[in-house]
Amino acid sequence: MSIDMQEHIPLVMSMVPSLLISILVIPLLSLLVIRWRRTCVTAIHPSSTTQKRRVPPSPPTLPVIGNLHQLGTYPHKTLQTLSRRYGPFMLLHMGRAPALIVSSARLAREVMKTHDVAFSDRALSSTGRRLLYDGKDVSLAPYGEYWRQMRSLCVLQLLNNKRVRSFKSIREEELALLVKRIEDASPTPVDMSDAFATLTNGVVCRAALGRKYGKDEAIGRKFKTLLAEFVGLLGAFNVGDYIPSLAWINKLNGLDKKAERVAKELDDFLEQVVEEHESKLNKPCQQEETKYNNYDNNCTRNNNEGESDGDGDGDGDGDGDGDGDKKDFVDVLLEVQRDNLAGFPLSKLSIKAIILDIFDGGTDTTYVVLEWAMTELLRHPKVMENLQREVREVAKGRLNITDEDLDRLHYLKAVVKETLRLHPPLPLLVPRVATRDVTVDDYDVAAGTMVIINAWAIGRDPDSWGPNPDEFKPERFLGSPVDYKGQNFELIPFGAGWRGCPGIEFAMATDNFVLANLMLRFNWALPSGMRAEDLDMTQSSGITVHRKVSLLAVATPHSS
Ligand code: HEM
Repeated sequence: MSIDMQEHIPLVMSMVPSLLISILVIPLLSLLVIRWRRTCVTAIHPSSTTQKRRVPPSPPTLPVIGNLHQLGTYPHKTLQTLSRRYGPFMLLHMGRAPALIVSSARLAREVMKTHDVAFSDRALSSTGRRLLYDGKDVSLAPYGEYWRQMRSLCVLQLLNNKRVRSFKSIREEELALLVKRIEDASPTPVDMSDAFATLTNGVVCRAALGRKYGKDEAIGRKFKTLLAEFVGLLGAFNVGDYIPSLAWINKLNGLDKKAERVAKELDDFLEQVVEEHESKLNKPCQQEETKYNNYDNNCTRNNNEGESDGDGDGDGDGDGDGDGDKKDFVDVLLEVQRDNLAGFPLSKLSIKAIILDIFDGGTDTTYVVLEWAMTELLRHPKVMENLQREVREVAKGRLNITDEDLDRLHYLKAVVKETLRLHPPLPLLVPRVATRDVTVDDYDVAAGTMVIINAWAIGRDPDSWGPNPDEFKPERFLGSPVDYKGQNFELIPFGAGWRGCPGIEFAMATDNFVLANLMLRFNWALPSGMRAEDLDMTQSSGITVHRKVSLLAVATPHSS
């Protein structure tokens, strides 16, 4: 498929508002004669129309819109249903764009391991292009040298284990705020969805920018709103990406204009952040007067030189590994730029794009794991009891679980894996695009085809998980080598291969730590009168699937 076809493939197709689809489909249906496509014999590559190729099975399509009308509010669920009929390797048409839907662990392995390089491109929507500096970030950068350089920068400099450990004191401080909020509310119910979102935003903001922005400062409120708009826009259905002749609708419905405004305002904000970090880097002794005080006086600083860091090693860094490295991501990136450590010239634009990736990739996804884990624990009191027993045994009367304790919490790890299996935060991962023609399992896949891996369906496939795949049962992971790091294709919430998520350690360091400590400190129940079976499990629609209704829970402090 040609490059310009790729331009018309959106970032994700998981956000197709059913209303918009209905509006499109009804007039189209009345105007156009339904044309059924024959499956298995149609050429999908524009350059090979004369040649019959073996293409994966497809449901019938409608003219112009292809299969778009079939996606519904929860595409991961409708695609699962369709794949039961058409198989785990199924070709759909999103308007003009062919999209391969993969719904089994075996075929996910074929795509993400056997043919990893051939499926390493991304689908960059026109909105994503506008918001992420024309794909100059990591997650949407086209496969090639630039992406390789940016990804290794991200992996080696920002998201390595040592750097993740260096944010230990941030995690501890944000947890302390969460615990206080829960204690203050007790015994009235706490909105745990909001509490988890606040915590993960705080951790990411401080790790990336060196501070967080309070509710009472205008710039903080604006940044929060902009981020929400940014994430919403990345997942928004952009009709022009699928049906180029209808691209004018994006002007009419204001999508283009909104993307333009959000991109500009986010850029202004990041420009200011980078400038302030630059002045700190250039004039270290004046940092107090420059970086933080410009914004406000209540900012939470990562650096706490001169104060006890509480980790007992006396180095003032609070990270427990004694290296004194308290740099945030912007600091690190500016140093890499100044000292030319990346091996390629790192532009300011690339720095801003990486920072946006960290927010986009690292906030909603991380909080969603906590939200669904807590939901499942409240629905399964026996599992919660087992987890509390394990955590309290390891704590041996202490009031906190430390990072070092986490290695011994096997049941906790099983609970988190089971949560990721049933509730992968990105059920359809981040779509890939075939870089060249490739044959998979005897089917021909044309270059430019979008590839969507249904991690949600794979996590519930009885062929991998036995007769009751929908049951929340962490015990299935005890003594099992199956992990989520991209080697076991039945469990791929973080994807796998070259484009697999580089933020696993960062995310899991927060999720495991917070969940363990909440289980240690409190006993939990649903608000009075609510039974486990009454808990609303409706999912939100969107790229990242969280609860539609906030999770309310009642906490009682546990006395050890
Ligand atoms: C529970 C939390 C998270 C989940 C479930 C998650 C999931 C994913 C998935 C499914 C992908 C696409 C993988 C593929 O194509 O094979 C991805 C890519 C990515 N994630 Fe995450 N992620 C999480 C946390 C994070 C965090 C904390 C960060 C950064 C701080 C991050 C940064 C990225 C980046 C930069 C990419 C793009 C990689 C590339 O295209 O080369 N993620 N993530």
